[in-house]
Amino acid sequence: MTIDESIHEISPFFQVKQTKWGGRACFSNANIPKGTTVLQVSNSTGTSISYEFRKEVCHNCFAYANARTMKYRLNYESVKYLIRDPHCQINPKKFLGAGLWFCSDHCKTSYLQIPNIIELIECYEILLHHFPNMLKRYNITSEQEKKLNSIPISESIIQSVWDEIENDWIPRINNMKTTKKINQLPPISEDEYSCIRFVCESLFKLKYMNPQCVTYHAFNMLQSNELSKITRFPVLLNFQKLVFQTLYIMLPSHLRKMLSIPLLRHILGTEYGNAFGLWQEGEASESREFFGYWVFPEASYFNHSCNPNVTKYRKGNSMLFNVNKDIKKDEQICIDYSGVLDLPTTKRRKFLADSWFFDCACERCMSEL
Ligand SMILES: C[S@@+](CC[C@H](N)C(=O)[O-])C[C@H]1O[C@@H](n2cnc3c(N)ncnc32)[C@H](O)[C@@H]1O
Repeated sequence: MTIDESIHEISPFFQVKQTKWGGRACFSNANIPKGTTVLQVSNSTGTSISYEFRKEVCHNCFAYANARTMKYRLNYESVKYLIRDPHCQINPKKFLGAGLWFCSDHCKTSYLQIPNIIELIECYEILLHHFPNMLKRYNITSEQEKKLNSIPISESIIQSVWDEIENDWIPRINNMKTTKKINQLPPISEDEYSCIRFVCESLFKLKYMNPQCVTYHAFNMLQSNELSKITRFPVLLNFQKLVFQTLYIMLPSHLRKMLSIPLLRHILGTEYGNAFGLWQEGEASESREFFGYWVFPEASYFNHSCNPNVTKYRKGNSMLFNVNKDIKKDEQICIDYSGVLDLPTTKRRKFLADSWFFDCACERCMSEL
């Protein structure tokens, strides 16, 4: 794994260096006292709120009001002044609100102030228009899913699926008229719907991100877990194909230009090993709701430890990383990925291997083993 100079600028408190046992990791630049925030990030490259929470979570600050639908929804009046492109596919008479809900007028206004946000709203809106029809046609039986999940996976199988899309499917679609293309939108479920929104947001954020900035470099260098994840859940290969096909057909040209197979594979492959859970704030970990996930590239170079020296938590749309015991210079800075630190060694390690695809080599595991 490479380490680019630019990712040294992630935090003044640590540097990213190569380890012998766990790829790259963060090492302290000096002694750091307990209580220090070594990193605070709020520029996620993509957020996915699961379908069941789509109306119950604020899309700006991620507040949640005990399953009540958020009060503020986008209406055409609030977005029309942002529309400058004459080809914009937002229909004033049929505007559905782009699936965006907010806890307050303030959050709605802040969201609309994101530069060029209308481009993302347009994508969400197009998807929302087509989704009911795509969902209606989605009828994968558990038998079919079992079959998809039993395909033996290797790198060359994954590659052959994408080669077929590139060499066969894309040229076929490119030759079709728009109306015929729309008929090729595949059947999808709520899970693909949320993932498509996640990819739209990632493409949008990357489009307007300065290629010299730390987030951009950190994103490009993220470790992909595509092979391990698809090997464990082969059905994901078909899932990714549906996500790509939907995006390729429905994206307006300004974001379609960004979409490529390698970029989609990087966005999804890196999400599998680097995304943070998006949890309800202010509740004990046993009772809080899990809304979805989000990716913060700068915060993705912390390795896991079963005795972590940094605690992560969410504050609105930020993630904070706070030192929970004094750290010495050159010590590795680690967080807990698992939430199962109380489990006995073998069970804890099995959980990490099954859900995060690595054999934990942290100090605690090594000494307990
Ligand atoms: C979020 S990334 C952390 C940064 C990563 N080491 C890198 O080089 O990009 C998670 C990956 O780091 C590695 N990793 C993290 N903690 C580990 C640990 N305790 N033992 C072994 N590998 C670990 C695994 O490959 C895991 O999939």
